[in-house]
Amino acid sequence: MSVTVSTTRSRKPKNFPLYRTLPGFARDPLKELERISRAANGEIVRLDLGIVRPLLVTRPEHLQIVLRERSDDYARDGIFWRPLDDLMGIGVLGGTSESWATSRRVLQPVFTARNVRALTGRLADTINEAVDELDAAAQAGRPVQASREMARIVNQTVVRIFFGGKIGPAEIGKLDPAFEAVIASLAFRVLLPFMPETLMPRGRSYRAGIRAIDEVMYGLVERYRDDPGEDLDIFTALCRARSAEGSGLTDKWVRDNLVGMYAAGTETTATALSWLWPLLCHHPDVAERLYEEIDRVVGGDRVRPEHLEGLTYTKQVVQELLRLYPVGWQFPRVAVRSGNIDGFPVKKGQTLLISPYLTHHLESVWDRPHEFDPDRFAPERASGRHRYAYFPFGGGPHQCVGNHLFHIEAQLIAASVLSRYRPEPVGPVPSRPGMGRTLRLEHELEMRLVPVGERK
Ligand code: HEM
Repeated sequence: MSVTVSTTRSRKPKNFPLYRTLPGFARDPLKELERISRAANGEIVRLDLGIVRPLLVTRPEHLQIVLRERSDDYARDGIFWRPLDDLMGIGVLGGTSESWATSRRVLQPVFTARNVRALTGRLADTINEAVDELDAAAQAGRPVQASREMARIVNQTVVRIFFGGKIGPAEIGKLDPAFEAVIASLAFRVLLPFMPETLMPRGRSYRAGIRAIDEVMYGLVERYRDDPGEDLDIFTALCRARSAEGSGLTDKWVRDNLVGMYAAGTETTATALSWLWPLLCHHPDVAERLYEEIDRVVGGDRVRPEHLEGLTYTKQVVQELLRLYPVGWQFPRVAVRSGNIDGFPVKKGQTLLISPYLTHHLESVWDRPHEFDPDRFAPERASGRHRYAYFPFGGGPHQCVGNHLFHIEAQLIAASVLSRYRPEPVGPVPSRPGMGRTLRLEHELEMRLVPVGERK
């Protein structure tokens, strides 16, 4: 679809009033947003949600303006982001635009494709070890839970590449439940931004979680800050970072960035990978092609960095999975000044709802958008697509720094598990996402992992 974006003609956004949308939002908020997005068909529309009246922006040409071309006019701020302030502090996911810029300047080079490749050997070893722990259940024919196992494997992996050997089991044991408690309560904070702190659901476990995270993180900073060594882990890179003037950055800065990246990198990756299993159960044809590739490339080996190059269909499956279920499904912006997008007026202070989930499901942008078809990402079909037709990792100055890391992790985890086991569902297989801060499975998937070779 090619669209001319005008800055002169004036257009009025269609309004979706609360009395029309409320019943739908009460039944299934995500479905209601999908309905509105379909009705808007790429035009900018206004949602009247009572206390906020965001503009819904879904067309790739408009997204390019908001996220990249005029990103200074549309800030990552507002009631959807403020609940994260306590947790993220002055790191890359919080603070002011100046503190963000310092963090971004330091972090971007740490996560380049080249640097991430240097971590791939360590990633593969940690993933293989975490996948070994599935063997007892697989041999006994005992079902496992897809999301829970993905979270375990991803957490073990992220801890290793973030902290190398610097963190001990007791600290890890403290960190995991603390993040779980904080993330569970963030959903309430995002949905109830006006609720006083004392009445906030799960407020006590949230505060206890933050205290536990601080104890572990500041403890690590104290032990290693002055002598972090030469290891390739992310914590070492943060300890060695210098400001633009050449001085070291504060302990709080190191803590806030570690926390921000840990929070941004674990739940998203684990949730995305939990979608692999229901998709394979629902699409046996895709599953067979994937198994064929993994058997051919990895076979009976333990997965290694050298296998990545041959795992091209695996990569397409992961890309298409993130098209259907972009787990960071919405990330709003707030207009810093009044202006217009393609003739639609935008007032200073107005919230803009940006959602890869909605854009990825637009019929004007994607052919058969609800079908799972990894061949969309075959190189010959992907060329010519608008940059913002597919944006699970955002775009512009705030584009996700974990993009390469996610892809390598995802391919290695899929290949490590599937070179050894085939999933067989036990009970219902989820097909709709549940709406929260990320796009999770609507319910857990119980599956048996049948050792390769034992399959009928
Ligand atoms: C499936 C996996 C992931 C998804 C879908 C995802 C999605 C996103 C999205 C949509 C944004 C942009 C937010 C915005 O513009 O407002 C973002 C930013 C970010 N992501 Fe990710 N992410 C993933 C994995 C990771 C990983 C593994 C890391 C780090 C280890 C990471 C670190 C970050 C950081 C630090 C930012 C903020 C960048 C900035 O504001 O400059 N993400 N991510």
